[in-house]
Amino acid sequence: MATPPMIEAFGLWKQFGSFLAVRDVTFTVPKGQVVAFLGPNGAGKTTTMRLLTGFIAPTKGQARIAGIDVQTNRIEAAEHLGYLPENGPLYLDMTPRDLLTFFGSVRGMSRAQLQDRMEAVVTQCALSQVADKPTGKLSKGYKQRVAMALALLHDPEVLIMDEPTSGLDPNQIQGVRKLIRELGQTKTIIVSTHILQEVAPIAHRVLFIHDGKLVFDGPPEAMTADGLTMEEKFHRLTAQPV
Ligand SMILES: Nc1ncnc2c1ncn2[C@@H]1O[C@H](COP(=O)(O)OP(=O)(O)OP(=O)(O)O)[C@@H](O)[C@H]1O
Repeated sequence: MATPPMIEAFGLWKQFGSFLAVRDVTFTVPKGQVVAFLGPNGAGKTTTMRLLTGFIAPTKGQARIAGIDVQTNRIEAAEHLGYLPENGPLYLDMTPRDLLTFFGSVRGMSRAQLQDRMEAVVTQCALSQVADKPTGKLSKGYKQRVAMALALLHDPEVLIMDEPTSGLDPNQIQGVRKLIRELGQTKTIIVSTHILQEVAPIAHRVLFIHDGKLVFDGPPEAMTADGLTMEEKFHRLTAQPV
């Protein structure tokens, strides 16, 4: 039997006033694939991700996570989904452990379940040394790991991560990349990034968005297949308005 797609976008459009931020975006991601979302600033990556999570409604089109419509059945779809927003909101006075407890209770997890998952994500995201410190006192890299732990708490099969390495130093970037690679062994992932060098080591596939449209869909190697560097291909894909 064919692997069912875990993420599906069908003819997604999003208009803000008279501005079209996402234009007819269609793709599916099979189980276990790690996809990098590339594109210049303002291309529509975040908007597309927010449409996929059900946080905003499309002007037209449909998105599904694990086969579930994110608009008509948002809560059920959210059970399969972990979302890491860019600069995700964190309650900075709370410790990572408090935050995980709070989010776990909001999700209706039992004490035993929560304890179990708490230990798992604290280990997975290498938070044990800081789990009882106020989140506001942590470095940006650790804050990002806390946000990641929150997204992973309910052990979702699908992860959508918006620029998880932005603003981190090279060591922190390496740590987050390693974590994404590990997660990619068991989960279906979309991760947006501006860092071209990070695409090949983490992703099986690139979806490139420009002016709200999908302008490239293929493996990272195909970005450089015509003898261009990643940077040259990026430039070429964005040289013309769509
Ligand atoms: N709520 C909104 N109201 C009006 N315009 C918006 C809104 N959200 C996004 N936009 C616009 O839609 C376009 C796409 O934005 P989006 O954040 O999706 O791009 P992006 O590819 O994620 O960019 P970046 O890489 O800078 O994060 C931008 O021009 C942005 O200003």
